[in-house]
Amino acid sequence: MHTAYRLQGKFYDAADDVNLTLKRDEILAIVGESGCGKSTIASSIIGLYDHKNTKVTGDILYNELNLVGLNESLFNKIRGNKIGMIFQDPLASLNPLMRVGDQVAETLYYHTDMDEKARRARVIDLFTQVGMPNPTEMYEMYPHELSGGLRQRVVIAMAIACDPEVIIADEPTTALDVTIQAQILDLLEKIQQKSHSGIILITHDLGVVAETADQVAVMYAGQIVEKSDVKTIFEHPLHPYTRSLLNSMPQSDDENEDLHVIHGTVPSLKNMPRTGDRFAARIPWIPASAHEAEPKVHEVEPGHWVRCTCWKTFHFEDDKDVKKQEVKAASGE
Ligand SMILES: Nc1ncnc2c1ncn2[C@@H]1O[C@H](COP(=O)(O)OP(=O)(O)OP(=O)(O)O)[C@@H](O)[C@H]1O
Repeated sequence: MHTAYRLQGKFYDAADDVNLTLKRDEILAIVGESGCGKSTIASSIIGLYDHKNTKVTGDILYNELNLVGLNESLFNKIRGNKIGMIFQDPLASLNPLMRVGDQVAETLYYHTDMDEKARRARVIDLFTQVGMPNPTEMYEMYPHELSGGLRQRVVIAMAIACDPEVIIADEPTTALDVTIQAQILDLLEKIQQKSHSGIILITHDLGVVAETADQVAVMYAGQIVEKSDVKTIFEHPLHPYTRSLLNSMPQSDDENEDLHVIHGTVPSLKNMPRTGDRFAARIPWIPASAHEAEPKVHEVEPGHWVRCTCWKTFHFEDDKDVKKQEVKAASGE
């Protein structure tokens, strides 16, 4: 899949050659810094983008059905029904003027033939499932009367109302405080186990990935640079970007712990390099010869994919052992 946005009359790929598979009973995390293209993947799958200024090409297969170019009336049958979506900001997903119970019931109205009484009972059942206290009372509330965590539970209830096969959760806990974050992630896992759906979890937080994911795709500057099962990503990361992200993660509660800082920032869409290894500029101590001119995705062991072969010689700038070896090699010792 490729997704390009139009900027001043020209299209630029924000998701470039993305190839992912989501299976039933699986949580696939897409992780990367802000601006890497994670939300672009979500909006492309769900078909929610400005069609005039966004071009999605390639294939997005939901079972056998290609969602790319699918007509809107067919898409409306799938969106919210077979594919549920949870966004970062629950307030933006909810209508401030409508009772939250009615908003969830509306999804059922569009996608099922339940009558009003059955819809109401189903909403109360959903509110119970997502852990809302006093679900009958909650039905009557307006979004502003609920806490951020409760609003996100309403959004989750809406996303799972029709028992979707796929749930896309884009930074579902970023707007919430830490204790509520853990509860919401726990809830997502429970839902996945109960419904056997597949979940795409978009996050910039490796802690969230470690807690919840089965499979992980690491995204940098519009491309997937590494993908594997979660254990392999944490125990045997290969791509320099994955290793840098992991190294910048606190390992302990020690406030004095030295954290690795990744040089530079994710390039803007217009300034994104379109050839070579896109991460090369942020690891300038690695010689250009380590990078492929046109980085390909390589399967280094079954199920473990890495873009570019630069991982073979990658080391951190302050890796003293490697530095010593380089000095020795240069002096001919
Ligand atoms: N509608 C748009 N038009 C033009 N450029 C866009 C549009 N949406 C996103 N972009 C650009 O595409 C790139 C990828 O953005 P995207 O939001 O997908 O990244 P992200 O990894 O999800 O980041 P974040 O976590 O900040 O949302 C960024 O450079 C962003 O500025």
